Amino acid sequence: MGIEFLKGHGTENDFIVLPDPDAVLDLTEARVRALCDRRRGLGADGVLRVVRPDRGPWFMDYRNADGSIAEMCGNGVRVFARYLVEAGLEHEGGFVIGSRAGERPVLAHPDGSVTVDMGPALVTGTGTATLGSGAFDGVAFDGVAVDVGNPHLACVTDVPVAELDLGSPPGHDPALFPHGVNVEFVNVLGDGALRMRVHERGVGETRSCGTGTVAAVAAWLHGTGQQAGKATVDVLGGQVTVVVEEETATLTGPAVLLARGELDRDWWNSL
Ligand SMILES: N[C@@H](CCC[C@H](N)C(=O)O)C(=O)O
Repeated sequence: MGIEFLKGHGTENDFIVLPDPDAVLDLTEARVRALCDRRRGLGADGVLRVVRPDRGPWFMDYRNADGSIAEMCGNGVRVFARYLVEAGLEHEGGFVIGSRAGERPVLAHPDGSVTVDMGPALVTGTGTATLGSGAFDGVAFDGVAVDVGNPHLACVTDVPVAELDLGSPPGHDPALFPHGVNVEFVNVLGDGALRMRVHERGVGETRSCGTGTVAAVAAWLHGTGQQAGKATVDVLGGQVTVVVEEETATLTGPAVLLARGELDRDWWNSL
């Protein structure tokens, strides 16, 4: 018998879901990299392993496409929630999902969208992101460091984000981000409407990053002297809504499961 998997996405940030309640799979970096490879594997930005620790809530064991482990994934947790509901492991409505960044209460809506209580978006400082290619090669963009459980540098800029080349990782201050960073470039479209592109740690440019959208809204509010507010964020893969409050932030957006299948065990064992 093969290894069950599902494929899903949240605003086109795509994931392989691996149901593994008892954590018996040996999910090595090499296996994650192969699974996420868009030619020799299934292809995805990351892997969501579904684990059930003793008596605790379902735990999202998140891995980036390069095999690295990250604390949190805002699009992934919505897809994870949708999987739990569709598999009959949780009911539509409110429940809690564990992550390395802590427990995240979610609300799974009847239309398939999910709202996640992301915890506080903490502004921890400022920094710059320097592009390494394209028309803005060598240009440093001012950014706000935001901790959303994982590290972000959100750069609000007047340069249209569509003009940026995010094909290579933006340079950043390693002293500020010793474990790497996700970098967002953000345009303000109007009051309460942002557009964002992102270069994700451990992945590259993705079509959306949920934690990144929370960081983008927190950075925009910070720049306008506000501590709380709401915004829609347009990303390459769609739109999400973010509410930032002093104590916490919420993220609402779609969560789609589109395929289910079995991984060949001989292939898995060969990795
Ligand atoms: N795409 C995710 C973030 C995934 C983790 C990130 N690449 C990191 O290393 O911190 C999201 O939707 O938040």
